Amino acid sequence: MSAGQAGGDQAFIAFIQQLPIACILTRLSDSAVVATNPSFDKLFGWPKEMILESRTAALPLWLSEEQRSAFFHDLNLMGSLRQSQASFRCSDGRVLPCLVYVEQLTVAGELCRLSMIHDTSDRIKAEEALRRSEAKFTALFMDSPEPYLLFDKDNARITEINRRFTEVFGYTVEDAIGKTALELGLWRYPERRPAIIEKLVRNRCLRAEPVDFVTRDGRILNCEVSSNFVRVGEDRCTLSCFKDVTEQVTIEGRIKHQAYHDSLTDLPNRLLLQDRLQQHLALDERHGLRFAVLFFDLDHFKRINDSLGHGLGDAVLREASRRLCQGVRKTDTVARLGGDEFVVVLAGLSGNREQITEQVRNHALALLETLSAPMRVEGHALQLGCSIGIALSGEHGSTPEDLLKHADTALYGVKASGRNGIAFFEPQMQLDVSRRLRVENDLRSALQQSAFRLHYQPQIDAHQQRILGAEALLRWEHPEKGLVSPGCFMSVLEESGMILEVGSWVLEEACRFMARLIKEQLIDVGEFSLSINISPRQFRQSDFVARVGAAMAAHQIPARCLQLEITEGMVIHDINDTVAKMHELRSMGLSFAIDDFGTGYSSLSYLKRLPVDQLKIDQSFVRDCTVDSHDAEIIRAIIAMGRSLNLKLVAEGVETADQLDFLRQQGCHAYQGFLFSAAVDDESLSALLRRSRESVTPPQ
Ligand SMILES: Nc1nc2c(ncn2[C@@H]2O[C@H](COP(=O)(O)O[C@H]3[C@@H](O)[C@H](n4cnc5c(=O)[nH]c(N)nc54)O[C@@H]3COP(=O)(O)O)[C@@H](O)[C@H]2O)c(=O)[nH]1
Repeated sequence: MSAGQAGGDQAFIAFIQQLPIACILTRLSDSAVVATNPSFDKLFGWPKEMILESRTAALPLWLSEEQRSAFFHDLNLMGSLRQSQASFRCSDGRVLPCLVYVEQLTVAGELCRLSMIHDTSDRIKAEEALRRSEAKFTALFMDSPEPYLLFDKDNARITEINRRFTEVFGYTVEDAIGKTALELGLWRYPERRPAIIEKLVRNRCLRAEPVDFVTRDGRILNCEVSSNFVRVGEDRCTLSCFKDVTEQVTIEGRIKHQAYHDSLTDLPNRLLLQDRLQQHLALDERHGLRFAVLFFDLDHFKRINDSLGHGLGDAVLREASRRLCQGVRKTDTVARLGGDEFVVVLAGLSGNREQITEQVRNHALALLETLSAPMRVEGHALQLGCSIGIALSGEHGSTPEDLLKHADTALYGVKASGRNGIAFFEPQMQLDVSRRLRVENDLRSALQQSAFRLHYQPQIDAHQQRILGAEALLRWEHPEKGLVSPGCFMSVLEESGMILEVGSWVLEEACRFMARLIKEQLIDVGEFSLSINISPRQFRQSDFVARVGAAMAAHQIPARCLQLEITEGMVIHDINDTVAKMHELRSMGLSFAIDDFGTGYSSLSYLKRLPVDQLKIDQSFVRDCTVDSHDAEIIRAIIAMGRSLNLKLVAEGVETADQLDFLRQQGCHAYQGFLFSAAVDDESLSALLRRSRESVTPPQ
């Protein structure tokens, strides 16, 4: 509607009545209101009679006289108004922000003004809400305790960074705005970017996605990235939060490392080894490759621990681990399973069965040599022996468990055949292990059920025809097999550690029997001694001396009635400790015999260091001494050696009169063997002693 004749007065008034916009018509001549329309009445709520014919200056719409003057000043100046902002009061007191259009026109021949008023309070409210929301977003974004970036959704360029981002990553607004994260050098692994963006687009968000970034000064940050698509004003953006979880990741990494590595050597432990074996099994099948599992056990490592202390033992294990790592390729694995057990996985083997076996054998022998090379640890010169059991993938097992078990079984095979060597798994070995396990279990039951017995083999003085002592020999009273000799189970007792308990029982039982012989006056104290076999492990017990003392005291037997039999091998391994213990026991009154003499390291130089009283000539030389000149020579040499050191001599395993004659001719008059008597139970020995009080005559 423009200024001019509003044709047909009533028609015009009727026309404005229908308009949805609030209208008020005033006469210019006296400023009186001519008409309002329903939209006006509804918007402001004033009664029509208060408005119609009122002067515009008196209308209740105005907020103040100043407002009204300013409004009319503008209107009079311009004659009309377009989108002029003004606020008007409603009948209920509310003040509405409005946009006002004022046109001048002639109605019924009179110059009038038509004011059309548009309530803008909703729009202003919406704008206000938007402003508040933007302010809130800005505050949240800027002041967030986590680093935030805002990217342009279309070109991935950074449009905003928050304060925390600058603090954590070191980049300023000037550095970052307008660049992509890639251009800024944020990505540690830029190759991961396409996959992560693809995930964001696919899921329309990222939730705590682990990504590594690089800060401005080159530090690596482990972050969790969460991203969303957002609208900021008209712009479509990607809002990303980079939560720095480096500390958490470091701690988690440390915990994970500890869970999968051995704390002493930092080598992979059993868990990680199994994982690697599983990976090899899966990958090698695909690539037609094979691998070998080498199970290592350091021979007699326990002796190092027991004699030189655990600190030195640990240092030896670290040195062994270093040598093993040096002897393999990067793709191989060296793991420690605990104690002195290591496993090496030789990976990526190719070729036919023979070639692979040869390759592995050579590598295993090289590692054996490396480990056996002399080492100096904390001032001690040491040399390790080691045994290696080997299992090949595809041939000796198809699971990590089977391969480890079979390599372990092969290791057992090496140990059983004398240690310090290598062996590939063979199915027969499994049977040997099962048999050994059965024996071990049976021995445990025997121990619980007191099924061990002591038998005694007399030792004879052929010169004076009398029993000068006896050797206590262990027997196992088996429920089905009857009396079983120690040759069938001694190694199991020794390796399982049960020998400590059994050895203590032997000591106790021998002392008890000795006390009985003294009480029954079957022997003369000082004329008879009872020999007890002491195993290497038993002798190495730190409280061994005290145990012997306690057993003698408990049965009140004089120490000179007891002789301890030890072997050469036992002495040689830690001669200082052995000699010290022997001196202690000897000072208590006990005597020592070297058992199986001649089968070990027999040398004058080490023999003269030992506080021994007797050498026992091993039965393997006695057996053929009358027919084999070598055995005869060895016996002569042992007797000469014993004489020169002023030691007593006893020959073992004398079965024939010819053997006894030969020994007598060489000057050895003391013997034990089937010629006189096998080992017998306590009652039988008592009977023999009773009879020998008269005379001792070997059967002819
Ligand atoms: N630590 C401990 N070791 C022990 C104990 N008891 C025995 N042993 C050791 O076991 C080995 C085998 O002993 P055993 O089967 O009893 O054999 C002994 C004799 O029975 C046997 N012997 C004796 N005379 C003869 C003979 O004329 N011929 C022949 N073929 N064998 C004979 O010799 C064994 C005695 O040997 P040794 O001990 O070397 O004197 C044995 O090595 C024992 O040491 C124990 O309690 N603890």
